[in-house]
Amino acid sequence: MRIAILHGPNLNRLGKRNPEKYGTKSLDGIGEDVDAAAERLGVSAVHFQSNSEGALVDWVHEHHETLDAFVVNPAGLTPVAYPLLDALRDTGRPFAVVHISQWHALDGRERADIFADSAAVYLAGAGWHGYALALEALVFKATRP
Ligand SMILES: O=C1C[C@@](O)(C(=O)O)C[C@@H](O)[C@@H]1O
Repeated sequence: MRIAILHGPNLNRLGKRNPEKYGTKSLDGIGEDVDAAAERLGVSAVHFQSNSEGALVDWVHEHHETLDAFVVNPAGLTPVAYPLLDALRDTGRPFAVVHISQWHALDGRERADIFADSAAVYLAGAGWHGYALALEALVFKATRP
């Protein structure tokens, strides 16, 4: 299996940005954690981050045929990114949503997540290791139905 790990806006600043909430690991460090999990599971991971929704959509269009599943943290785009949601749905591949922090503990409108209904896996509040956990859950669901 080949799985994409997609990160939305501001996640390039992980490690420096609000470390009490998001941890001290950089995006590259998280990528290493995910790659180690992928190797252990016998799959491969490819990584992409952008601060622009259009770039994320373009990336999905360009790469989806070579991929089996997605792990996505839409970050601040979570309540509004219908084009990205459409692009992911159009691939016909399962996707996992990850939020590093406790998204589910946010209040009302702030918590709105348009990706939740379509997500095969939903993981919030596990910290940066949530990406590796989500990847493992996707592999588990694909290989042990
Ligand atoms: O950028 C982010 C990161 C986040 O998606 C998370 O991973 O916990 C939570 C969002 O509220 C925030 O806008």
